[in-house]
Amino acid sequence: STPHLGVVGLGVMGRNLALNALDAGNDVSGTDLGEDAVRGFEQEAARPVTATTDIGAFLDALPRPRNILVMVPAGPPVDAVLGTLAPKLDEGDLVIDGGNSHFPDTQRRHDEMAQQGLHFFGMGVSGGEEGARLGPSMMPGGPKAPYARVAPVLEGMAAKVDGEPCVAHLGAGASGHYVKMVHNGIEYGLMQLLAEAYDLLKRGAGLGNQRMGDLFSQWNDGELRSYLVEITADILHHPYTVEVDPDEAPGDEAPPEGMTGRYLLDYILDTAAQKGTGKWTSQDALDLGVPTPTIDAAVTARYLSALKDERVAASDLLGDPAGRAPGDPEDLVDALGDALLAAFLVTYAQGFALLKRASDAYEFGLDLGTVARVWRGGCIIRADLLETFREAFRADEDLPNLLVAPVVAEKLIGHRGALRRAVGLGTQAGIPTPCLSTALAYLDAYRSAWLPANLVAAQRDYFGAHTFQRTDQDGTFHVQWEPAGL
Ligand SMILES: O=C(O)[C@H](O)[C@@H](O)[C@H](O)[C@H](O)COP(=O)(O)O
Repeated sequence: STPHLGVVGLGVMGRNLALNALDAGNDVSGTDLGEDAVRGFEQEAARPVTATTDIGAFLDALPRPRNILVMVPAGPPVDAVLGTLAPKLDEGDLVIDGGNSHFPDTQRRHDEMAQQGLHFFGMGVSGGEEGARLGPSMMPGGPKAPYARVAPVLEGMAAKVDGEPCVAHLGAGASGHYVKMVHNGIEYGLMQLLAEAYDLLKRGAGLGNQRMGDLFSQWNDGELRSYLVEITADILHHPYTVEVDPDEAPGDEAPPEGMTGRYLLDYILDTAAQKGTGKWTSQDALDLGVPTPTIDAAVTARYLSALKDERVAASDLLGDPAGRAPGDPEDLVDALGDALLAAFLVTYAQGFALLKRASDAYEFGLDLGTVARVWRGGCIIRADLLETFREAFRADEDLPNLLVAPVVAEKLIGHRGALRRAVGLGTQAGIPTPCLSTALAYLDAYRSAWLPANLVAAQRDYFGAHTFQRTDQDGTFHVQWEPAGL
């Protein structure tokens, strides 16, 4: 019989995934509290579907055992839906939460549903509304047995790279949402790196939007080929429009008098919001003791951007630091493409290092090569580099860090000089580059056989008798530090 998927929550993502599943040849039923959402789905469906606000009718329409995808905002709405659904479900039914849920919640729900004999997955879905409609990247985690049941449905819906679907059962428990969380942490890092490159080109080298957009599309033809570099080029080239009407094709509307040659980006307020996944990534990295400084800096950069009024006031008092980079602006332009590649490599490496540690700590049983495969298409951080990472993990699944994979190390050695130049020129120009700088510092620290932590160890022992280890004797030591008699 034709696989049948039930979708709860027919907002943009839920509706698009339901239509995608329908296009992929599955039978689909949908339910939502909102009549409009239900009607909208029904009208857009290419084939007859069960679409109802009546949860009972929805459940009756699904063959047993049921496969149900829940697409509602993360947090209390998910618990509300599960609270309504669970008592009405039968042993062996499967519920998949496809929202951006926080992994501890997913673990709790997984355990609660298991007690009721119900299967539960947390599944990361990436690619935005267009990805959901045409082919997202999906990151399911949870009990393996019921996955086989929905695998054909998800594989039919997923983005394809070289004919391979960008979905796979990633691991146990809340592994799916954990992998999606880290995906978003990396997403934050890459977006901030692109923003810093834009700032260096704009204020550091004095380039205009057209030229900057051309540069990003040029980089997108090379090793940096990726969704975020591609959309950054589009955004820089987007002409000024009074209102962004989603139904109108970009650039349809002639710019008003005197605005010809202007760009929308220059009229967007410089504050970036966030819904939490990046912050969660940094929080758990700190808890697990995994350094992810570039991801952390990206989260912080959004908080700093939100302090718009304070920044304006501080700029009046302290003076705005940014100016032209010293020397020929083309030197900065030439360095930036390579600098971005090095910083991208370092940011992905931090994310994968966190996944490695979390997989051990939470017994997810992740295969990082499979994660790289699933991120090759459909998702926001999709890039040609993911194929390189997949090969790296295939060559050595116990790789401690992507930075030391021969195929990655070779690229880093070839591009790190440009990163150092870009950071140096940015610093001299007074342009803040928190992510480019932390990427460079992380790379330098990670490949430093010696670091000045011996002094930190001594300071801790000096004021707190916290002991230290020695290089010339085994054991831990504490000494009575004498004041230097100042
Ligand atoms: O992979 C994706 O499709 C996106 O990451 C998606 O999940 C969403 O756009 C983020 O939640 C944005 O996160 P912020 O609002 O925190 O930037």
